[in-house]
Amino acid sequence: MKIGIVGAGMVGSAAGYAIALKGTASKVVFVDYNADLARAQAEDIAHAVPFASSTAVMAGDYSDLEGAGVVILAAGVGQKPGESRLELLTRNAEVFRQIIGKVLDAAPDAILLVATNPVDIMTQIATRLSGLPPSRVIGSGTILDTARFRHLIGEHLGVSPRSVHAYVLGEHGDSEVLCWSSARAGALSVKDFAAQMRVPLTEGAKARIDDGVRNAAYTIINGKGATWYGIGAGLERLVRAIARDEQTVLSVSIVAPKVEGVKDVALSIPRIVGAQGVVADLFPELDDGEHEALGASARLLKETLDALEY
Ligand SMILES: NC(=O)C1=CN([C@@H]2O[C@H](COP(=O)(O)OP(=O)(O)OC[C@H]3O[C@@H](n4cnc5c(N)ncnc54)[C@H](O)[C@@H]3O)[C@@H](O)[C@H]2O)C=CC1
Ligand SMILES: CC(=O)C(=O)O
Repeated sequence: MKIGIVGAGMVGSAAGYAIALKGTASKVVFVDYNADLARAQAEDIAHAVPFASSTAVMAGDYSDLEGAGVVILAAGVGQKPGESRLELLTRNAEVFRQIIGKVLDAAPDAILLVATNPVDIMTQIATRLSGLPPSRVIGSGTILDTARFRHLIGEHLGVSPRSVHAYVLGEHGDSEVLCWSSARAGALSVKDFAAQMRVPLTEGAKARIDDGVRNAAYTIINGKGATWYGIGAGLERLVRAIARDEQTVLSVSIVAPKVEGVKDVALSIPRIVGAQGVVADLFPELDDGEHEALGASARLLKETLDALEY
């Protein structure tokens, strides 16, 4: 499958690098209004390919996206230290107004994968601007927050994060909801697993993990200016689920008809992803506090979108 990546900065290039190393796609095409940057990223990544796969990596114009099965949208500005994702909205909505039409002119059958922040609202904007069905406009949503949650639970329990099944729901942002009530390690609840491993999951431990997940981006941005490896791997995982028609459960963001009473809102819940995009939504069992927090997250996203004139 040919993959387009619009936005050849840190996130776009990390996604392209992960795709090329894993050989997930036959071809990757970078497009950026900084054409020199797109060319440089493509050339640098192409030099990694002989060690790993046979993915062809190039830079081009929008017309070179023709035939792409997936186009990743990673163009736009990122957060400065202390800035929230929602503060990027006006600037990045303008970027999407400039690029979505050009992407669809070249690749009308592509599934759009949105990474640009604030990713849930940008997914909703991309859905409106493209006129595509919501199942084909997928925001990376909380795929990264879920990875951070699994990493920190795994670290606490002394078990591989691949054996941790736990999800972050709602906004990819400050109002996200860590779903503790259904979190499992192997076949056990994380609470029972922790007790058997003699590493009790106290309220203090849970608060530390919550803080580590919710504030990861702020901490990393303070240290190195941006985040890219985690989301790059997450985008590769999504491309793989689509390219191989995996029917894999991933926490991603699409416009849903109703979540916790809020109509037409894009946020993350676990969803099945395959060649057609999102094929099913899976609403996990939540406790009262999680229901309330997911409703608050949905309302915040909807109100923020409604306040934007576009
Ligand atoms: N969804 C997620 O989990 C994550 C999302 N992000 C978001 O991804 C976005 C990109 O972040 P970075 O790659 O770090 O930024 P970056 O500044 O390194 O790259 C952005 C690229 O977009 C290009 N661009 C801007 N406007 C354009 C236009 N109109 N047409 C074509 N290209 C255009 C720029 O030339 C630049 O190369 C940000 O919004 C950031 O917040 C970042 C990390 C995680
Ligand atoms: C920047 C961002 O959205 C993240 O690393 O979560």
